[in-house]
Amino acid sequence: MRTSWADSVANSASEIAVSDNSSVPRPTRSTYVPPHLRNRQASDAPNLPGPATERATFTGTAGGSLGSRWSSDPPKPEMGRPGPGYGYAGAVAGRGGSGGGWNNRSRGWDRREREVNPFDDDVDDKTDDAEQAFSEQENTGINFDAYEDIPVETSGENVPPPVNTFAEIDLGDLLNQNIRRCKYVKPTPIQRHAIPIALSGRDLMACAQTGSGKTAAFCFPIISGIMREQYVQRPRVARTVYPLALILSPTRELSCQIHDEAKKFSYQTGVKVVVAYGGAPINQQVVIPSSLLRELERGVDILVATPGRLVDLLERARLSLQMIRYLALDEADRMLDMGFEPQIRKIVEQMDMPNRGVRQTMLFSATFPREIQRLASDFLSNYIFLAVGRVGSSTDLIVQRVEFVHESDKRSHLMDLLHAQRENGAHGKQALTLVFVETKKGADSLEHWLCINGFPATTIHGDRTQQERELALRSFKTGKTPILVATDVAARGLDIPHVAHVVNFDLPNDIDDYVHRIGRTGRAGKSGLATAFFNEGNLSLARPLAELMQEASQEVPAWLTRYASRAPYGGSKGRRSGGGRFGGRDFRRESSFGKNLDYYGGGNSGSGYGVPSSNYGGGYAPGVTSAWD
Ligand SMILES: Nc1ncnc2c1ncn2[C@@H]1O[C@H](COP(=O)(O)OP(=O)(O)OP(=O)(O)O)[C@@H](O)[C@H]1O
Repeated sequence: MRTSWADSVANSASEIAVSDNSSVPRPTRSTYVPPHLRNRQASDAPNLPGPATERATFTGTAGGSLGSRWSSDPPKPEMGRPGPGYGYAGAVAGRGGSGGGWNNRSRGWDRREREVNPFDDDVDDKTDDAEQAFSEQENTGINFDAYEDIPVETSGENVPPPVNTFAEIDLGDLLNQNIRRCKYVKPTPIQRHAIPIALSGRDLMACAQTGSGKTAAFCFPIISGIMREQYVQRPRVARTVYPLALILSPTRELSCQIHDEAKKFSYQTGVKVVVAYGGAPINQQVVIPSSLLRELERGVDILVATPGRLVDLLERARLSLQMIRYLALDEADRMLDMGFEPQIRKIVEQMDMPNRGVRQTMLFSATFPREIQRLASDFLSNYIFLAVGRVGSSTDLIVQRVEFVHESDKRSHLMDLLHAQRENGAHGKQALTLVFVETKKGADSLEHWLCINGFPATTIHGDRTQQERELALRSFKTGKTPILVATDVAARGLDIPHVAHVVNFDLPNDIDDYVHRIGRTGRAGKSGLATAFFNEGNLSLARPLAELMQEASQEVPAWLTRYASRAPYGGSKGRRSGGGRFGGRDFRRESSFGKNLDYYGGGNSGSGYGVPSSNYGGGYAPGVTSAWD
């Protein structure tokens, strides 16, 4: 019998206990290494290719004689952050530097701060009650081995081979320890392939199914690269900070989630992660929260941000991108979609970020429409295209159902589903259900209706304040309000454990949005259920939906097949990358693609942004405001 990946987590727990308590030598004062040099010693530096060696154009890399101490001793947990003399300033002084200045604390820990143990949060988050309910609801049959047979395609020059274990990739002791703390026993397929590529310094366009571990796939190489690098001298300009890595995502919640993950992965490594989200709508006065400014002043290596807030910081010269070595776009196709592309182009091409080929750029998503791939290639240099699983397809772990429901019957139909679910749930508890609707008003109205009908619900959408959004998410995660009514703002990236059911109360116009929405369940090897209410208003989605379901080995109702055969191909208008077959999804391989300029509204238009034409299935019906931040 094969042992599943998730099952082996239990075995790893005992390994963690052993490795945490046993032979890890504790540092003494005399042998203490400053945080930014903690992992370096010439004697045991591995001979690994890495961005530092590949991209030599960065200046300020000092101290070659110090080498790289890769198998490091973590500081004693009870020590918290070391005091003066252990931090950055001390190290600079020791190397003949001057100390002082805005950025000097960026790689060291100030005595007054203690690094909060991010692994405690998980425990705090769960009440015993909720925990028990969830573990009882939890899907059995978790099987990461299901991913083993997944088709993988790479294209590009000299693709580094994949690895099978984390041990094969030398990420450094401290990062490895955090990986064990996260209970990641072995890399997911996207991690197996993407991490060696990223560690070799190559640009990457990576596509893998929802919930398959893409966050770690770009975070590990970035953190490891920053740990591995020699001391990087950053400019000293008052009030301006110089991060080394930038991770962009489309929503505040997703940025916060990536930040939380990155904090776990970088715990006690000395790599400092800060999140900046929000940002002023156009024509409104920019108010950057003082808490964010204070946080930045304490130093930042990796900045996780939404584009709006990042532009605020850049325009106010509180931040410079001059030292960026790593740029990662999560949900990259959304980041380069109509709503965001001008902002992203401004950030990447019109500010002070190093050019492509100098910085390392990584783009990740579960969907990568061809015309977006083409836009994205502007930001990449000699990149590798990696597709794990069928590009833009949903995972087989999600059971998909489509029901024909007239607009006027949707509420009562939803009620039936929720009643049935409650009856089947553990102790009559409602399983976590995420209900997607098209508009913010629609979300509020459905939430109200559910509440007055005895189903505790909350909402998340763009008209709610950040505090309300955070509260709603928390209340949903803990099971206090087990129904979350959401617009597309919650469609991408959010990793909420135990979401049992995703209901597409209103179907999106774009099949890729559907893929991301249903991907909020069936994550990390667990199974999930997705129900869609389909009616005459969704005809353009009939064909791509039927195809997608077929690809994912789902039962397609006969009525949907009939609609699909009659309907024009909508819901993605030629955007789909691969269109139902695996292989050849790298747009560079499709020789005819570049000639078909219809997708681009005339190719590279005068705007320079390649703004898609009106036949571009951007995902929003006319007059519907974007739900994105
Ligand atoms: N190697 C691993 N072993 C076990 N669990 C993992 C591993 N890597 C990631 N996970 C877990 O899998 C879940 C999904 O990961 P993640 O959120 O990165 O998925 P994703 O591919 O980015 O999904 P999406 O496309 O929806 O953004 C997370 O809870 C994460 O902690």
